[in-house]
Amino acid sequence: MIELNQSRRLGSVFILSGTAIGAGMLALPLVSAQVGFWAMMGLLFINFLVVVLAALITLEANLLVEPGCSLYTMAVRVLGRWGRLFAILSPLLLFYSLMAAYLAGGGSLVFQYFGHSTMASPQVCVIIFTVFSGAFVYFSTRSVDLLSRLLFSVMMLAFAAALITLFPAVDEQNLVYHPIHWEPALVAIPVIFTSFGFHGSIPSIILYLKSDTRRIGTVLILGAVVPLAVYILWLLVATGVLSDQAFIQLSESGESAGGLVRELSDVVAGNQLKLFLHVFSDLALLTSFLGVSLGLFDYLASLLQRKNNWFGRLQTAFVTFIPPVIFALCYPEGFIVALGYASVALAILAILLPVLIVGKLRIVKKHQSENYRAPGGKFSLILCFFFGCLVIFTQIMISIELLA
Ligand SMILES: N[C@@H](Cc1ccccc1)C(=O)O
Repeated sequence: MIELNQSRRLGSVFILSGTAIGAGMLALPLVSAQVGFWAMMGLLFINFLVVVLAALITLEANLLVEPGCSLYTMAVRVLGRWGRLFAILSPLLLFYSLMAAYLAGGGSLVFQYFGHSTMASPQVCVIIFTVFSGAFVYFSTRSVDLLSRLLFSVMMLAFAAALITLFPAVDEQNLVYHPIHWEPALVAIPVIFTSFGFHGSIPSIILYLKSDTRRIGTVLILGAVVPLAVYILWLLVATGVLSDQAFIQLSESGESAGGLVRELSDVVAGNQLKLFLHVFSDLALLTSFLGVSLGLFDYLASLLQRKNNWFGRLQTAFVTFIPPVIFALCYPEGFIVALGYASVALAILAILLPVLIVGKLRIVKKHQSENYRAPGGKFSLILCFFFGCLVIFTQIMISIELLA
């Protein structure tokens, strides 16, 4: 029993950090270049703290309402009609905008590989990426599960190899930067916040570890510590190796993920690094894409009550993939833009709803959890709520072009 629990806990940490480490990570160096390395470290840490607190608050809410129940159930039971509305809309917005980001980023990577030799346009590359990776989702959940375990392990190996190769080329000069401007720092918050996102899977993890409730908190914390460590190392080499000039060119070219990989591989001679970076960044995108499109696929299948036969799955696949493909085709440079929108939905789903649920249960209904109580009392609820509002406010300011 103890061993089974241990293996499940480890597996759960893998699932959470695997979901978190994804496309957002490729966007981090691009925002870090504008904010400066040390300010970025501070922002990473604040985001990490809020993400962990929000996860623990979600845990408290979930255990109070019914262990393992969905966000939808929690919201409907505790918050009523308004809760229902937000619990339906926020996952849809989150999933669609993440998919759009992955397709734009994935298309840009495919373009790097085949664009020049086959003369395929970036648009065609987006479609190639969708058809190949979407096929797994269409076939079965099991195929996605097995494939993502394999891909995540290979990704971590490639990441370690790329780090070791790039480390000697880090120039400290690139890390000591500039006065901190508050505007880019504010703009960076939604992207960093999204890069830590894994909250959709919390109910499934609670269900999986049900016999071991006391340890779920630790698992959630570790699920965020792993991405934090990976992001710090990644930013250290990516911002340390590339000069400001390189980053300026990169943001002007609008190539996002693929461009970053090319610039980094140009710094250190030798094809090995190129290979490691490609494997790593392609897999980061692919693993997140698989996880998120699976989530959206299942969510839409139940929302629209499509059957689980080939025709039903085909219909679900269409509603899953067509809208984000259209976005990615219309805005090939929309990688970071789409991640920003995902942050609004994530702030609602991962912070605001759980905080409101726990707040109502604790204060209004004077409900006491025997099993678990998130740390920090009222203070952590208020801090998280404030941060969630800040993410949404910032994103709205960016959308109406009051912040750039
Ligand atoms: N953290 C993921 C995005 C994500 C957010 C929320 C839930 C699931 C995934 C990424 O960086 O790509």
